Amino acid sequence: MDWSLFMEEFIRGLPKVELHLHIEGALEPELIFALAERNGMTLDFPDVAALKSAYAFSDLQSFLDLYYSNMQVLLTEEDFFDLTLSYFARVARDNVMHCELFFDPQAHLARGVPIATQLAGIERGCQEALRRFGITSHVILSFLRDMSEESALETLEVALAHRHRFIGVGLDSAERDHPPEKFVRAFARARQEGLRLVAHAGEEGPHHYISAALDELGVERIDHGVRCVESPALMSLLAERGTPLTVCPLSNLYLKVFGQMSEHSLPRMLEAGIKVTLNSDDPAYFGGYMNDNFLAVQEAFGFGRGTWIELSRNAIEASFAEPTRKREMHDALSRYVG
Ligand SMILES: Nc1ncnc2[nH]cnc12
Ligand SMILES: [Zn+2]
Repeated sequence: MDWSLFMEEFIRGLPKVELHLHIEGALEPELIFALAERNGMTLDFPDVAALKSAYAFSDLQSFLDLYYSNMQVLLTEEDFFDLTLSYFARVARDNVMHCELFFDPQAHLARGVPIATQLAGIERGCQEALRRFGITSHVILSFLRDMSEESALETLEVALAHRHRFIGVGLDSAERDHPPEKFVRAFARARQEGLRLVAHAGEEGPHHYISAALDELGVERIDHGVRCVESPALMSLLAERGTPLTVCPLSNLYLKVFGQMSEHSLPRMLEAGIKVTLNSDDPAYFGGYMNDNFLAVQEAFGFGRGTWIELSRNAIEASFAEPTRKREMHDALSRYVG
C-alpha cells in the first residue's frame, strides 16, 4: 500500500485522548436549528446554509462573537445532554477513549441558565457516553477572561455546590489584554478546593502569558501555547518541566494564528522536546473533529509512526484520568501499534 494511505489508516485507528474541547464548540449548525425550534426561538439566520456561510473568521474575537450568539439556544438540561452526547457519538468514530471537556458557565448564567442545569445535562451526556461507547471523561469549568475576576470567583462559589461534578478550572475567551495575572485569586481558590488547573495562553496572546499562567496561576497544562516558539528560554522551560500543551491545529488555522498548516509551530515544539498533544478545540466551527485535526497535520508534515505514538502517549500522560484508566489506554495504544 502507498505510504501516505497506510499512515492515514494508522492515524484514523489510533486510540485517542482529547484534552481541549469546548462542549459549546461542538454545537453543530443542524443542532442549533433543532434546539431553537424545540425552545421556540427564532435565529438571525433563515437556515443552516445561511448560518454556515457566516463561519469565516478573521481572528479569535470574530469567532467568539458567533460562538456566544449560537450557544443561546442551550436552555434546558436536555439541551446540554443532547449536545454532549452528540459530541461523544461523533468522536467514538475517531477512536477517542477519553475526553476532558470545557464548559463556559458564565455565558449560560448570563441568560439565566443555572449551573446545576448545565452540569446535570453535561454529566448525563458523559455517563451515557461511557455506557454506549466506553468513553471516559472529565469536566473542566472555564472562566471567561474578558469578564472580571469577581465574576469568576462568584461563579466558582456557586459551582462548588457541585464540586464532585467537575475536575478542574480553566481560562478561555478573548485573550488579548486579559493576562493570566487577572485571575490569581480565582485560581488560588480553585487550588484550595483541590481542583486541577489549566489555562489558555499563547494562542493569540504573547508568549509571556504562558509564563504568567505557569508562575502566577500554577497551571498544570497550557491550552494552545503555540506562541512559545517566540521565546527559546520558555521552550526550554516547558520541555524541562514536561508541561503539556493542548494544541489545536485546525483552530489555529481557522483563527489565523498561522497562515497555513505548514507554518504551524508544532514541529518546532516537538523538536524542542515539549509534551505536545493534539485536540480539536471547537470542532463544529473549525473544520472537524479529532481525526480531521490529525490528518490535517499529517498532510502538512508527513510524520512517521514514532511521532504519532509520542503524541498519543503525551495525551494519555497529560490527562487527569485515573491511574487505572491511564494504564488501560497505554495498553490499548501498545496493542494497536504492535
Ligand atoms: N480557541 C478558543 N480560545 C479562547 N477561548 C475559546 N472559547 C472557545 N474556543 C476558544
Ligand atoms: Zn480552546
